[in-house]
Amino acid sequence: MNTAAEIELPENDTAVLTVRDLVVRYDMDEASIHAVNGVTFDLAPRETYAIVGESGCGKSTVALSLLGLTPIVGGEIVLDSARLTEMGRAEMARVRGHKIAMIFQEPMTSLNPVLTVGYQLIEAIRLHTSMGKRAAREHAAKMLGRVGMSDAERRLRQYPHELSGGMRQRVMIAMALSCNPAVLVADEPTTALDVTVQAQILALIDQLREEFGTAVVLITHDIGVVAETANRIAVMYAGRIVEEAPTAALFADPRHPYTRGLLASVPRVDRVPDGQPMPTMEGSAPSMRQLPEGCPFRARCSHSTEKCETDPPVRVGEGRMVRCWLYE
Ligand SMILES: Nc1ncnc2c1ncn2[C@@H]1O[C@H](COP(=O)(O)OP(=O)(O)OP(=O)(O)O)[C@@H](O)[C@H]1O
Repeated sequence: MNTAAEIELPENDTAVLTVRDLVVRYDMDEASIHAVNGVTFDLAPRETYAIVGESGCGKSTVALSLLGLTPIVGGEIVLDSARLTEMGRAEMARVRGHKIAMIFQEPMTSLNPVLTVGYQLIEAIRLHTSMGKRAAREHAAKMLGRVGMSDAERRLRQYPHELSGGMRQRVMIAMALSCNPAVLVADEPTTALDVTVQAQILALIDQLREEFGTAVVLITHDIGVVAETANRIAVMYAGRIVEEAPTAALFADPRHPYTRGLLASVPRVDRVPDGQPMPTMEGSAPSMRQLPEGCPFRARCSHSTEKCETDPPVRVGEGRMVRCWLYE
């Protein structure tokens, strides 16, 4: 298992992926949804960077933006020196699956139920490589072995519904890594799975990250899930990163009031006395259709003052970032 200390925090020129001031809006008939409002981060080679936050804060939109699948209206995404945000559709389609790949929460929605696992895996490999059918089949079987699936030849002939949820997610991971991408984006990869299988899939992603030298962007609503595998954590609220820190530092010394609230609501056997209800955060996130001026967390924040009606300053130092008036 890696720890935050093992990986150097990225300098701009060493980052495998750089995201700067990303802005994404979904224009609906009656309103515009401000899903991502200026997200900036760097991803170091072989790093696991987690993005956490509650439902609707824009995590999946960031993930999909990295694959060129959202209406980006501002900012820049650079992958391995290539400016993704300036690419046309055809060029982006070549990058997707080849240099950057994604796995989703529910593999059944990404796998075609009427095609065998082998057919889908072989097609994905052939789409991005010059391999012939036989070589692609051999590579597919090898990939299934690498994601811990025994009897690969039989697995290739099976249909997705014949596999368990955990096995389907392994197939998706095999497919995502089959072209050895520089970055793997995992959007809630374990949310639909049983707890024991969740741990296995997270361990597998971590092991393959090491073996393949892939950097991982791990999206989750559950900060407890990333405690052991992420090198750094970004906490998102209302379309922005409000705090970013190495994992151990974030857990030991959470600075943004929202991060503190999130951590207080993670179950811990050493903290909650028997019979006491878990602390929960009061209130709910603002509508992404109409974000308030200033800090979007201020209505729920016990530290809020008049200052919070204007945009909070960003404080950077010691390898971490916080966006809050408390650290002016
Ligand atoms: N295709 C879309 N069209 C319109 N609005 C969208 C679309 N996708 C997401 N949204 C809206 O954008 C905002 C951010 O959604 P997003 O799915 O990125 O958040 P999330 O943090 O990943 O939440 P969840 O975990 O529930 O998916 C939400 O208000 C959501 O309703």
